[in-house]
Amino acid sequence: MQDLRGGTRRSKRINDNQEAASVAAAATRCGTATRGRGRGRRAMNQDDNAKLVGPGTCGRGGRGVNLLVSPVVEKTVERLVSVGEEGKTSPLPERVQLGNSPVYKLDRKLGKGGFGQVYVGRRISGGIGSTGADAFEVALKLEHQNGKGCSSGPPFEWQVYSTLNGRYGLLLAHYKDQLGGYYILVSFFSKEFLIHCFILEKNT
Ligand SMILES: Nc1ncnc2c1ncn2[C@@H]1O[C@H](COP(=O)(O)OP(=O)(O)OP(=O)(O)O)[C@@H](O)[C@H]1O
Repeated sequence: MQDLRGGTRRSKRINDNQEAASVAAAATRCGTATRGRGRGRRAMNQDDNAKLVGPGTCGRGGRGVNLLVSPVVEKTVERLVSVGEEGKTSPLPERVQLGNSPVYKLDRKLGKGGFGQVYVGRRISGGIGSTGADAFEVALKLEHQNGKGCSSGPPFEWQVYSTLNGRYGLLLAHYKDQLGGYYILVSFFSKEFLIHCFILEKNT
């Protein structure tokens, strides 16, 4: 029992829970292999990826199992390019440039509303200033073209911005356009807005 847990822990170290389950199951089936730490038994070579571990792994008397040791896949980059949350299959664009706007890279997610998702857009090229559309961080609101708010064209919110943009109380919209299956609105990234939303959420 002691070593059964040890085996699972070893497998967790290579970051594969499924594999951990199969290793644990295999070890349980093998019986004797679970006792002792390798005395008289061949150790599993974890570096040898995609190798069939044949008879002998389970120790003396064990019949052995054909256990596929699959390669360890490292998750290195943050997975921003995800599938649209409403079950649509358009991946979110990694970079956004609308018209002659600067190029923004999708960064962390700020939130999700009734119709779309909002991300921080980090300016990676274009733009000479550091305010307005040239700010280093903007808010990018993405609504899928097949989403519920876009059945008859661009989101209604866009009309509001067209009419009232710049009025007191409205976040300043810089650009809006379609890209990669999404309606995208580039607007002022407001940290105060985030705090406001947080307080509202706490009090409701
Ligand atoms: N400009 C912004 N700056 C900072 N955070 C924002 C900004 N816009 C949206 N957010 C964050 O993203 C969340 C979702 O915004 P969103 O506009 O999609 O929600 P909403 O107000 O419910 O709109 P809708 O129902 O029209 O989709 C907000 O609750 C807020 O936390």
